[in-house]
Amino acid sequence: MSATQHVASTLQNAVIIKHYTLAFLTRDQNGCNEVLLGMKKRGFGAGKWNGFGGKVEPSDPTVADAAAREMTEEANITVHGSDMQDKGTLVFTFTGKPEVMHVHVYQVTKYSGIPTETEEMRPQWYQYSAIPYSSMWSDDKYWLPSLLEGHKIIGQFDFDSDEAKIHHYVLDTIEH
Ligand SMILES: Nc1nc2c([nH]c(=O)n2[C@H]2C[C@H](O)[C@@H](COP(=O)(O)OP(=O)(O)OP(=O)(O)O)O2)c(=O)[nH]1
Repeated sequence: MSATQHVASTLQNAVIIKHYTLAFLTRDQNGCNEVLLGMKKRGFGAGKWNGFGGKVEPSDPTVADAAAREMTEEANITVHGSDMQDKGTLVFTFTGKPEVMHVHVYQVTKYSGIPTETEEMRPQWYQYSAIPYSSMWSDDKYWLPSLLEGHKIIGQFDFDSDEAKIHHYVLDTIEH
């Protein structure tokens, strides 16, 4: 079974699915590629660098609009859902938790405003060669490099109940 089939089967058999967004803003800075990460200041994933995102709300017209809303709320910049490029799907499970997290992953390059700190996130630009993987979710090092190389990713990471150790994962990288 491919990773993509494994993910589809997990989502089909899940009793509770919660939908989230995760978006990476990237720019070319004098010929050097950079990605905006945010230090999560509170809640789930606090103390880790991450892209921007959160729960999809019933009031969001589309999932891409939810991703844009979260980026605006967390980094004080304006981005539009129509500029969100679909970069794939990540599924997370945690031992002992019935719900499956379905994370819709995006990349965006168009924005206006200057990223500034909010109650939830402290944003900072990172060169691709200096991404702080040791201070990020432990799955990110498996798929973020492929995403930043321009590929789409479909993966599932099964964490222990401590939300730290991955006991199983599958990942497909779709060459672009
Ligand atoms: N890079 C990465 N991101 C992850 C992982 N797991 C995980 O939930 N995320 C992302 C998905 C979401 O963008 C974010 C979790 O959403 P959240 O709890 O902050 O949602 P929210 O802002 O709506 O929550 P709230 O605090 O406002 O209630 O973390 C992971 O393993 N790696």
